[in-house]
Amino acid sequence: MKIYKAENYDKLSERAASIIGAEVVSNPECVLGLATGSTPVGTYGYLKKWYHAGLLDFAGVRSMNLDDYKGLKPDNEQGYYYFMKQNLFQDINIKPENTHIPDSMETDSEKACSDYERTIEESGGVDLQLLGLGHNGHIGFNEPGEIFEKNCHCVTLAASTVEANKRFFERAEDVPSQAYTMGIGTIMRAKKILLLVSGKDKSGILNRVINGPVTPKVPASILQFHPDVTIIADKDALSEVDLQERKGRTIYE
Ligand SMILES: N[C@@H]1[C@@H](O)[C@H](O)[C@@H](COP(=O)(O)O)O[C@@H]1O
Repeated sequence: MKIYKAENYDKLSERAASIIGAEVVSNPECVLGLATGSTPVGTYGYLKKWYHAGLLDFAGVRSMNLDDYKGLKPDNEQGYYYFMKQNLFQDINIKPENTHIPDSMETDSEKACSDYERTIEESGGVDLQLLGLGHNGHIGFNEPGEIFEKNCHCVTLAASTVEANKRFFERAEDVPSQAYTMGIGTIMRAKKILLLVSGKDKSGILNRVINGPVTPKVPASILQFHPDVTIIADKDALSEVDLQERKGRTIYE
């Protein structure tokens, strides 16, 4: 596990974009696993900037998003396809047919999830998976539970997740209660993983992710077992994290 300490959110974003940019340059047909939420917005800002500066080319890149709400139309402004279009896709030259996200309009959950899992497999698998962290330790929409879900599945969102995400909706009742998400197994099959964490409010949970026991009660703790995981966190997010030397851990200032 590599842990980068970033001075602030902007430095975190720049560092994350440089890792994604390096992937795109070294493998122009790479499969990027992308994430929504507020944390990666700055990273997408740098990718757009470097694309416009002629440093990055996304013509051959394919993308797989982590998750989406069930039942929101693709043009719904709270849907994750809309989010990706607004924050990244419309400003770079990725081909729309190369961008993938679970089918939020598919009412048959099993079909939506098995179709998406197949799409990922047929792409050859995710080369670099970008992740944010939920306050309860969730990644994608894998909420704390009794088991690590292997594949894409339909989840009922935890009350705390609905609460955290209601800021994007007009009314709390508008937050969908269910979502489709890559499973923990789907995420762990990515060749490389990049987890971004910003803000003091995530510090306690980040400490459990990095130092706590690996448990489905803190879904992101499974990342301790991934052979190629990089965490970029700002000073605030690291304020409660024990960063003592450990086997297999490298810390970059
Ligand atoms: N499904 C998304 C996650 O993929 C994201 O990581 C999390 C944290 O979001 P934020 O970065 O806004 O704190 O929120 C949502 O629940």
